[in-house]
Amino acid sequence: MSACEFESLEDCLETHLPQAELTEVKRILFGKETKKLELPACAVEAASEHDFELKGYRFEAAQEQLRPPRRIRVGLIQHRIVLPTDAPILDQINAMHSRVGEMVEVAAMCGVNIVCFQETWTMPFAFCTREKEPWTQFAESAEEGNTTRFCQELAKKYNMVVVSPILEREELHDTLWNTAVVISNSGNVLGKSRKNHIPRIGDFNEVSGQSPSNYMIYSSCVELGKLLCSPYFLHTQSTYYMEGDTGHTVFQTQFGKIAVNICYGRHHPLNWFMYSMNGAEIIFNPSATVGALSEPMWPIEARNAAIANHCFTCAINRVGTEKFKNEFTSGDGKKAHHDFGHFYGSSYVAAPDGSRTPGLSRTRDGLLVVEMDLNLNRQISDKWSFKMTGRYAEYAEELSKAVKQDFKPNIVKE
Ligand SMILES: NC(=O)NCCC(=O)O
Repeated sequence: MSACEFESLEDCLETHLPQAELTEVKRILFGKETKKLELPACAVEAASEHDFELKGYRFEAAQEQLRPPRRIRVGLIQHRIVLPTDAPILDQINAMHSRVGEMVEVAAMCGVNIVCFQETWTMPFAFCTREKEPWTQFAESAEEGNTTRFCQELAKKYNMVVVSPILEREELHDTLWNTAVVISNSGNVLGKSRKNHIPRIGDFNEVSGQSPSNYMIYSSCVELGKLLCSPYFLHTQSTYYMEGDTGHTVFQTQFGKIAVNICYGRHHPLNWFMYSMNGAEIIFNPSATVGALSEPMWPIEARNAAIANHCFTCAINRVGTEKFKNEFTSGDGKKAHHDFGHFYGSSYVAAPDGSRTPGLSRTRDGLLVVEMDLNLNRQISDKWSFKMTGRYAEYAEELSKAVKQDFKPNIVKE
């Protein structure tokens, strides 16, 4: 069986394990069981009619005496590209709008308050090709672009916060960014969060023109002052889009404080940590990643971030295999190829108590609806106290030394 035919780990366990073992395996693998969420029949019917998977779960928190529950619902949407990668660009974007639009309608039927889409959801993940054309034409203004306008309509219509990760074109300087636009349920653009870690791994070579010493350049740039950190300076380093400059912004929405840690940022524990230090209660991780590269890491990283930071995390990955007309190589001595491999979906939500929902399918479009009581964050923080016991001042002091050129590791030798 090929990787793209394997439906999901959970399905495999359900099919093959006897009930008693299954319960234990699930407890150990997934933590405290997340209860199934009853979803309206009209939503179930619509999902089946539109041929996507619909799953619902809920995380519970203890009833408190002084605070009412803060129950909200998030929706995670994963999907494949709709048209071939060489179809006219506007047709591709419109087809994606219409696909995701029908999925958001079902999310609304399920009472979703905050919906998040996958990384650069309006386009194929074309950065692997290293070609600029026609892919940069998918970039749009975060504030004024058609995709943002489309999401604003959805947000107003369904009273839903929409997190829309796109390829952003900042028109003033024609600078490109990989950006999540956060649209309030009022329909206003609340702000944006730009991808702040950019991969240089295998076909995920999103900075192929960039020198490997970018980190050193960036660090010295910080040392030299903000002037040199302007996009004009860094622009010379980057091929597709710039390393984000929006810091670890948290967005206060009507339904809770949210942050967006885009794809490759999930490998960086300090990245999650900083969003959480700014008060994020839910951190979304819109991603695009393939099986051969990252699948064993996928169930661990966002889940660990939820545990370590006393918050909820939502990991979203696209599905399918995207084929490109021109062959490309990965700079690893292997043959040139037309595709990236299989994007394995498997979107899921993790809670601060270490439990997690089962993932969506590895092969199908899907909507995961998850109800959570945000009171759980503080309850788990009071129990485990990672924030209280962390030695942040000490780490900060040591880290500020460790990033310096003249750093000497603290190693005792005989
Ligand atoms: N989109 C993206 O940053 N992918 C990098 C590969 C990974 O982080 O799994």
